[in-house]
Amino acid sequence: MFKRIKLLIDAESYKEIKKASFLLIADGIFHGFNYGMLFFTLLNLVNGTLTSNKVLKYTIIMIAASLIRYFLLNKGYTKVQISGSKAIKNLRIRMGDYIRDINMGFFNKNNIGELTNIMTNDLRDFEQWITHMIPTSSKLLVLLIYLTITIIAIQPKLGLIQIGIIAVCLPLIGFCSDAIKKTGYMSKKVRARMLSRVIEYVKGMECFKSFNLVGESFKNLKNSLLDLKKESIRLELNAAKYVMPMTIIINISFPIVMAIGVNDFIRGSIDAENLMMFVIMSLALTNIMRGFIKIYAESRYFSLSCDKLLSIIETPQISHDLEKYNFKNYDIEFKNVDFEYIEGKQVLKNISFLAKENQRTALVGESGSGKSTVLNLITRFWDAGSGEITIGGLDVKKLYVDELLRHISMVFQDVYLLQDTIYENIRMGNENVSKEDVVNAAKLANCHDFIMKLPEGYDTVIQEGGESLSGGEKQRISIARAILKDAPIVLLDEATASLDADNEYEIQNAIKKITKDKTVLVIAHRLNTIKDSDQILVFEDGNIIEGGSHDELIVKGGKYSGMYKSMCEAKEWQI
Ligand SMILES: Nc1ncnc2c1ncn2[C@@H]1O[C@H](COP(=O)(O)OP(=O)(O)OP(=O)(O)O)[C@@H](O)[C@H]1O
Repeated sequence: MFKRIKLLIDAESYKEIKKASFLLIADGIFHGFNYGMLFFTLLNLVNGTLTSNKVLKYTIIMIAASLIRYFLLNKGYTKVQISGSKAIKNLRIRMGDYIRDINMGFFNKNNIGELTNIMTNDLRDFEQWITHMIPTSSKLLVLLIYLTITIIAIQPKLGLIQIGIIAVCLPLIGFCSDAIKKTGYMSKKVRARMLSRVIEYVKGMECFKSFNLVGESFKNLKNSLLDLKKESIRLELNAAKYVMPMTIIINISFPIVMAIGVNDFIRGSIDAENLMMFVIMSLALTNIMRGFIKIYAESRYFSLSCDKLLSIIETPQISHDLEKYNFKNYDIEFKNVDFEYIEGKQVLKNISFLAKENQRTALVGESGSGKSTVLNLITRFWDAGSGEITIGGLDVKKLYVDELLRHISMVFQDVYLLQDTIYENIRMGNENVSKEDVVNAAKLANCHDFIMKLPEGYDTVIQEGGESLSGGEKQRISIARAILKDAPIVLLDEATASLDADNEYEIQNAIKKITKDKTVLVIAHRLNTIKDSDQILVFEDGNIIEGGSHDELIVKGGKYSGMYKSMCEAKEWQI
């Protein structure tokens, strides 16, 4: 158990939690003093040797134990809460960092609901586990050991009989643990599915409304809520199925040993003092045992979160050899690259090409032919299966992803904007730029005018995901980001897809400025925007079937030439 916790929390917090647990265990030991003093008081009472001095002595010991307990509990509890919260804060940051460095394939396999569940509910349950369950169960365990030893020491025969009866619970504890694990995992799965449905319901509301599917979608959400209710009840009932008989066994252990003890007393094999002392300790053991079983069952459920969190931490991260690298140049080369997102479904097939520094390489081809995948591999959002992708001669797989991305500006189809001001969205954490730089970038990207029309200009807060802006506005902001970043490699995917004709002209001019003297890879369906590219690569079903300049490809009379002719004809037809 501690090994698993150690993997998740930082060394300092782990040490602090361990220290706090020892303090709480010590609290458990001092708690036992009360039973001890009660034991001696009754012993003396039965023997007729109880004096006021003795009562005073026992009282002082109990008050002292209570004061020590107050100190231990206060210190231990505060420590465990503070270090637990600190550990969880650090774990949250670590998980965030960790996820950033996981291959995108991970997000394909784990849906958003599952991830949200792990990052919220499982982290909270894990916190609960380390700050409440572990200290409480450790303390109860100490009391259990203490009382077990005491009852055996007072009356070995009766003590062993009671322990023997309680031991019947041992296999049930194992079954209970397995049942909670099984139903607990199921309930977590259903909860993740429900979260996915909620996200889908909220995010897809516009689409559902336009297709009159709100009721249908709500039905799915409602069903997943009902499933969750069913699973939660199943979890409770499954745990109760084992906890209840264990509680009954523990409860009946007391009257059984009591009956045997009274019988022994009648037969004269045990005296009144011993019987009374045993009865008190045995009753205390019964109470503590019941509490322990309940806490144990709960902690088994909470411990599942530990496994969920470990499943993320144990996902292999994107490997790298070099933290930093000075590129000799920014030529990008693909050498016999194969790639598949899903096993057995090859998306890129033995691709080779060279995109030279200071040149613009355009990728064209039908939808699904693999153009965006090429950009995904350059940025290491995914890693190529076989073959090699180099920048300035260095295999991208050798370089730390953050360092690699420092050299790349991207304007992709899906622009995600943070819930922050327009200014921060353009600046994107770039500390070295002034407000003037941000405004200049916005002017170049043709978004200054619309920003100034917003109620608070650059200080206007955008809604999460940029929902409050149009597609074209979002795209222009992402172009401003790229202008500001001024990286030597520029990747453009459908950069002008959401713009009207006037805007597109302006943006194309801005893009020309930012892509000057850079290695540029551009995907555009409108061939007129990439006509003057140094190289055009034509993709078909994961292969590059043609490559060359616009003029060369037109002369060749192949696929590109056909696509270009169709585009011109469509234009004439429009006119
Ligand atoms: N994350 C993913 N998981 C699984 N398959 C994917 C994923 N992304 C893309 N694909 C598949 O890979 C193939 C190539 O996709 P890609 O996005 O590279 O094509 P594209 O040429 O850029 O298309 P478009 O012009 O429509 O953007 C498609 O069959 C697509 O369905």
